[in-house]
Amino acid sequence: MRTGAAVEVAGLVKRYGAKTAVDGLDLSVGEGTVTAILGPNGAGKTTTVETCEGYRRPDGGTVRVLGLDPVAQSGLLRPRVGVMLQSGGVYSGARAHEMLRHVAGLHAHPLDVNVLIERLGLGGCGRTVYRRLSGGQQQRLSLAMAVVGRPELVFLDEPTAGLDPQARRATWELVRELRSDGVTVVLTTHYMDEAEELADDVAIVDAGKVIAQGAPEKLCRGGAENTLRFTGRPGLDLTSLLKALPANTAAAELTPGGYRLTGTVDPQLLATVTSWCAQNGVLPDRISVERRTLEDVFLELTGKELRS
Ligand SMILES: Nc1ncnc2c1ncn2[C@@H]1O[C@H](COP(=O)(O)OP(=O)(O)OP(=O)(O)O)[C@@H](O)[C@H]1O
Repeated sequence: MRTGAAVEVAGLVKRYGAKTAVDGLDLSVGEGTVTAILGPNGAGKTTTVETCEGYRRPDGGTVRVLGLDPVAQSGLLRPRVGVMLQSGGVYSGARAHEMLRHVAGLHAHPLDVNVLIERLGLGGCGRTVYRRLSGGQQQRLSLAMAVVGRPELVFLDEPTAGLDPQARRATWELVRELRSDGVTVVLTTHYMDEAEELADDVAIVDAGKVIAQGAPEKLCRGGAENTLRFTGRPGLDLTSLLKALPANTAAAELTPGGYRLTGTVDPQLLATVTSWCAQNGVLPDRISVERRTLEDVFLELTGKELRS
């Protein structure tokens, strides 16, 4: 992995009339990494990405993409950056393969178009005009157009939204290949498993700001607690168990004989619980440690209520 920043966003502000969509957002994307931008509906993800792509002019702050200003230096940037928009961004009367070949022809060293068509399962829709393609085919064609020019950096806005599982896997595979070829990938997604699978770095955006950024494992490890569950005979004396455990541990009997401990679940805590069980003649049928998932972290940080 290389080290510099492919994208540097500092204090970005973007308003639509009275609505502040992006509100002082800071984001740094390392070269050659895959960064996933997560956030509730309306958090400002698309606006941020579109500003990085040069489609929107910031109202405040600075944006640098491959060291360039995406609005003032768009001519220099366009050939080096691939873009997959949420809305497709493709002329609706164009035939699928013609369009892809046309885009390939604009670049000095494009990927092999036929291979890409095969990879993304677009073989059967070559003569179909864009507006008559299925939603999933449109998505895959937009992805193909974003990558065919061998860009240094690709922005993918919800690349797998609405795709079937096969197309989703094919898209993930392509993203992994881009990464191993040293391409920087910035994607937005609502799928936590996608971020966990693909991303070196995750940025969680809420109300126009990045509220957490880091490797998925790091985000899941840090902060709040993990859970240990065990089953034993009903009615165990949890007050006695808690006396043996660190002060930040909580215990509950959720169902008769089904216990849940939350707190700093580490090897020491597990050892203390099993030793307490031994001292009290309890043989747990089952004992398990549950780590927080990215979805848990996301919901903890952004809350559970629906966004308008
Ligand atoms: N062209 C526009 N004109 C007016 N308001 C807009 C426009 N585009 C976006 N907004 C508003 O700006 C806010 C941020 O929108 P944005 O599309 O950037 O969010 P998002 O995080 O990508 O959301 P989603 O997950 O739903 O795609 C929202 O409140 C949205 O309604």
